[in-house]
Amino acid sequence: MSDLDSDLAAERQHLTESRAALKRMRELAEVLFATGDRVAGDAYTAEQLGRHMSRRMRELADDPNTPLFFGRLELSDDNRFHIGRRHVTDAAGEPMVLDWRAPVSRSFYQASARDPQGVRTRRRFGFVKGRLTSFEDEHLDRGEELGTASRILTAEIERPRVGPMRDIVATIQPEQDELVRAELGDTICVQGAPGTGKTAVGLHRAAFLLFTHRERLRRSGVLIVGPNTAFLHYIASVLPALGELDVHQSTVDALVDTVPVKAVDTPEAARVKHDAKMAAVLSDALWRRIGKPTEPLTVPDDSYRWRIAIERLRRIVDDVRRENPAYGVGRERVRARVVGLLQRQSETRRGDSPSDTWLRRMGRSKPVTALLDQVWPAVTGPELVAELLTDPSTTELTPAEQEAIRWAKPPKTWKSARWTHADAVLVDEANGLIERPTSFGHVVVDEAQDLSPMQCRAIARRSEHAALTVLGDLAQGTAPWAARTWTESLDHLGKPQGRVVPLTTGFRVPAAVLVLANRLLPALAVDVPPAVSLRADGELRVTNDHDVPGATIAAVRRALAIEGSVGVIAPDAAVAGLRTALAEVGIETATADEVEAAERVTLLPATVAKGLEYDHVIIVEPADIVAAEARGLNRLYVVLTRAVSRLDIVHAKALPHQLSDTLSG
Ligand SMILES: Nc1ncnc2c1ncn2[C@@H]1O[C@H](COP(=O)(O)OP(=O)(O)OP(=O)(O)O)[C@@H](O)[C@H]1O
Repeated sequence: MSDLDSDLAAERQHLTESRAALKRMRELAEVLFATGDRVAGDAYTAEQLGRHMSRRMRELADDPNTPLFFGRLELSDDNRFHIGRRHVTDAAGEPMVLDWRAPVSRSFYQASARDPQGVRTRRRFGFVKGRLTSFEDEHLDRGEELGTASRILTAEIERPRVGPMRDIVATIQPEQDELVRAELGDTICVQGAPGTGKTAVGLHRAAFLLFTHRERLRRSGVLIVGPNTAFLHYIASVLPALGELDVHQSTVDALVDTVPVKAVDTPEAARVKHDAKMAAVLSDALWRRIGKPTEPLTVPDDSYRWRIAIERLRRIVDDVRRENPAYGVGRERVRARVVGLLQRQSETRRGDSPSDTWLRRMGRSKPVTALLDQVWPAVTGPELVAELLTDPSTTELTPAEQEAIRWAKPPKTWKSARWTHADAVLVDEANGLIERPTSFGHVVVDEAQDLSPMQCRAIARRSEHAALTVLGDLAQGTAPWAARTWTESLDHLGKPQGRVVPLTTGFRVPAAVLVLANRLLPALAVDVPPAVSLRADGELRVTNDHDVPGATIAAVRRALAIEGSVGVIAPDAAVAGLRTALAEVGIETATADEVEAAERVTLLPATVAKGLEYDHVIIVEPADIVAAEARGLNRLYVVLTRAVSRLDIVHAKALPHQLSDTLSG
């Protein structure tokens, strides 16, 4: 047996033993789970314990297709650690596999020949379907380092994609690791060109923070915000695969699900409603409701009549206003202070303290409620926004802006209003002024360049006491309000001090395709560094054919002859027709939402392609994708950068000149 073979055999043995150890850990958890309610003192403790143990068992689940460890650090002859997705310990509690997030594991990602960090040899393992098949050593102490030339990294990057997104723990790169392991209090904004691993970094940072600050984050929660449900489905299994099951994932629309959305705004109305100045408009409309007391308060109470003078009432309202509470809290604070004064009078006259029932009765008494309704009237978010849209006259909006958002036919009550997505954001803002929402412990925001100032504020409200991981690419901004600079977005997100970090090494898109996409950058009017692809492989084919459906079918057939996922990305208006045309020739297609579909071909509209990737992408009629919206060229840039290995462009109309110049050049 050669040294290599015996090394491989020893590593396989360690894998087998580690799997057995994990099984033992799971069995122990099962026993504890089964006995949990017998040992717990009361029902509540039993339930808590039960929940904890069932989570623990899920965390300890072993997926035979996922390697338990992927690397090894050798510090000295008797100091070696295997690095994997979670801690595994033997019966004596000795570590067999260290979690990749443990402090010791850091040097697996960060050590280099120049700065070995005490590491003699770094070993990476190659796996095929969970079976350990190879390894690759870097003798850092001898100045050896593979970096991105690692065969195992290349194989991982070039592997055909199927199904949902996978974790990248085995191959996180040093500049990505810096971001993943940033402190809990650090807000970072990753400006990453397409395929540089922004989404991967954000998800792994969430996993890292959950590991490092388990209790704190479990209480407050971690939120991931993504652009649409197709994207959320695509990323949904990354965190569970890393043992993190308690993360809340949402689109922005779902986050501000305040009123039923039944209508669509005109582009101008949407623009006005998403503008940051709507925050001031709503705040003014709300606080304008505060009135001045106009008469003393008189509260009859059996044979007594309590009285509070106007001046005293005014002072209460002014004091509370100055304290700047949420509006709803303010109303209750005024009530409490008024009742406090009544209580003092009662104590003086009756000589003893009134009961809680008495205090409650005073607080709800007709005169006190009438006073509150006059000086601090109750209102709900939908009511406030409905009033504004019925009569938007305010100096903060131009007459044209007022007209754009004014309801043509005001509804009888806000309940019957035909709300739009932008209205829901306004209602969320109003709700937030009335009652502040609770803050998550950490929030990851993906595709953040597309958030409007008002959407950013909705996220800011939910991360008041947390740091953010903001991920995006200004060049991929397609919303009418998409950010042109990160400074502005970070301001609206409430984190002006956030650090902007660029990522430029492309792990997805082959060089030939990236060079083509980068040709669009100068036309996109944003200042971002272009990506440089790690991938020299890849194919690009352009087909000019007047029969676009026919040429698309031919391209799909060619794509199906090779392994991997196929994504046909078409102008939104062409999707239905193409689906029928493909079905007629026997090619069934999945929608972007169906990440685990049986069909190998996914047909999707250009507007939902953001964040997704397919081995082979077929883009249908780029000219129509560009013409469909104001930022059509940005959309085309997004669409062009979805391909992992091969890109087909099928067109009848002339290609945008930035592309045709390159292709003919
Ligand atoms: N260090 C890495 N090792 C292996 N694969 C990686 C690494 N970093 C990123 N990738 C892979 O590259 C692809 C792109 O990553 P990801 O989707 O996170 O990029 P992105 O910057 O969010 O892209 P986009 O902005 O285009 O949506 C994914 O398949 C991801 O798994």
